[in-house]
Amino acid sequence: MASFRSILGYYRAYRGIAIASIAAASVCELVDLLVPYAIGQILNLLSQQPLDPPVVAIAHQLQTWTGWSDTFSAHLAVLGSIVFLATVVRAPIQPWLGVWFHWWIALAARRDHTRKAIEKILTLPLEFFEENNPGRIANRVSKGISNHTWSYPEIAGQLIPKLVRVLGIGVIVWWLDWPIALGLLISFTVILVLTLRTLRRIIQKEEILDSHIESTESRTSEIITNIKTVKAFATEARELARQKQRLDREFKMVIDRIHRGYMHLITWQGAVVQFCLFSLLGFSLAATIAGRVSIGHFITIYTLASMAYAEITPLSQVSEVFARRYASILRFHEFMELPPGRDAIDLEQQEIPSLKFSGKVDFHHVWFSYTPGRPILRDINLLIEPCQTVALVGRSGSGKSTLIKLLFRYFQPDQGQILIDGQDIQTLDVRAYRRRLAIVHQEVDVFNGTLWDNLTYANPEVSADAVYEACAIARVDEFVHQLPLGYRTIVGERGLRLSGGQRQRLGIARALLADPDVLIFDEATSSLDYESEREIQLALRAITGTRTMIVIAHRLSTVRDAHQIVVLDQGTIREQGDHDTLLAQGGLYAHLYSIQRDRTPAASTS
Ligand SMILES: Nc1ncnc2c1ncn2[C@@H]1O[C@H](COP(=O)(O)OP(=O)(O)OP(=O)(O)O)[C@@H](O)[C@H]1O
Repeated sequence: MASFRSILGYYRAYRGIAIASIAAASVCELVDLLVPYAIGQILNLLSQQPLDPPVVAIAHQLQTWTGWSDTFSAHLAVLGSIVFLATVVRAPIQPWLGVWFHWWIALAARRDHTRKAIEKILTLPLEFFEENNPGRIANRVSKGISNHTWSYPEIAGQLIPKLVRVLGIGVIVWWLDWPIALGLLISFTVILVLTLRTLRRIIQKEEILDSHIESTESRTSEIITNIKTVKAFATEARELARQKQRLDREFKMVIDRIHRGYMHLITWQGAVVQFCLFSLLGFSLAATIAGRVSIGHFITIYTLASMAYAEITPLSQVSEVFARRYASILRFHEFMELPPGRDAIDLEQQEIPSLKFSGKVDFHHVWFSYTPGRPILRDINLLIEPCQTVALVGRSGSGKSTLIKLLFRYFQPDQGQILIDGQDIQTLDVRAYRRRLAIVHQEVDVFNGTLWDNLTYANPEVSADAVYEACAIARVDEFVHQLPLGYRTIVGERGLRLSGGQRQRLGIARALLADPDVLIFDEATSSLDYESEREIQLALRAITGTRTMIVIAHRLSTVRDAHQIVVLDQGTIREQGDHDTLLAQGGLYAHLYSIQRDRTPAASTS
């Protein structure tokens, strides 16, 4: 469970430097307080009132060292030097002792934790991404890190040093006249607490507003994503009206509850601060007239008190902003504390053992369920001989993709084993093992980059000839000439958008270039037109028998040539054999095949 400790832990690597820089910033704030004190003492000197013993002692020491006989000048020199040091000397040093390190730490921590967040993303189990929207995950990480980055300099450079400054003011005023200091500290604390309580109420309203804004923004992004459907059903006006209603509700809330709340806060806070300052003026004046404090101390007290009250607004603002960011920072830490998937690889591992298989795959009494008690695969026994082509067919939801997920070790069987060349896949180095597999999904992922980069994603070292050969098999070469820069054309998010069929051809070529021992096609040709699909089927015949191939297909006409066709039904293997055997059996396969043959023009003509 993420907590305030997790937030502190974010800066653990920089603990020493953080403590030193916060201490330095606090000392600078205290040094600044010497100015009103020295000015007060100068006033005393000019009005021939007694000076404080420390000032007298330092001036005396100065006179002893220098042999200076003029006491007035010695006192003036000491006080002038204090002012000079506390202003002219401090001003250029302070940013390098404070601001420089505060931002250095914030930015260095951002670099470290962004890397850790990427590590986390790469090691989380696949089901996390199936359950969570990518936009939300990215937003949670980036918002958490940016809020950390902005908050650190504010807390380390403002909140803590300013609190030390106020405490320092309290101590100095206490030394000069404790009853006034007591009044100052009590009034300061009361105003600060009341301000924070008011701010908490406003923040609660802001949180409600944030959730309204989030749903408005999420609807806007849905409109963008589904713009084709919006236009096709001509619902633009309805969408606009709904968004307008939401925006009006947000505006009303901002003005009536939040903005008005801030206005009330500023109003009473200003009035109370000025009243306290005025009362303090009265008390310190009375003490001066009574002879309890000197004129110099009177000036010092009044100036320091004004400085303390002036800190209420920045202190409360920094606290308020941090409180507002707190929830999103905690959400980031909760994300970072998620346990890695069981299949998570060791990202630090440099040496990856090299594996090579003949491609014999054996599912041995495999049981699997996503949720306990609801088995998706039941007692699967399937032996795939090296270089065989096996088709997995069956109704939607029968467990075909799940079987492949288990083969990739994204999940672990509840019971049973999956063996490759007789070795349990769980015992193998996961990265080395996965490198011997390749899959072409129905939806092929395209990274922002050139077509060439995308083709060689799994194997950047591959030779140009191998790329051309794979592209010829997958029919990529047929469309590459139409691209403006051929293989160097930028494709993907910020480049040229490939059609569904082109993406699938790219996916097939990419998988071939990984030179796997087991090649899996998960509905890989479903976006292609019948003619292209047929051509790719023919081209893939060239590699049939060179490696094990597992093909998931709904269009049964595409897997007629497979050595084995495995019919899955509700998580069990219902039938198994080649096309002719299964047709002759007259079971589920024959039933599905006959339905498709009657409905599919290509199949009926083939
Ligand atoms: N991450 C998951 N969590 C829970 N249940 C899941 C998950 N993924 C799949 N399922 C369920 O497991 C069952 C089998 O799904 P699977 O995707 O393996 O079927 P399939 O045969 O590949 O289907 P299709 O042909 O439609 O792709 C389905 O009932 C599905 O709802």
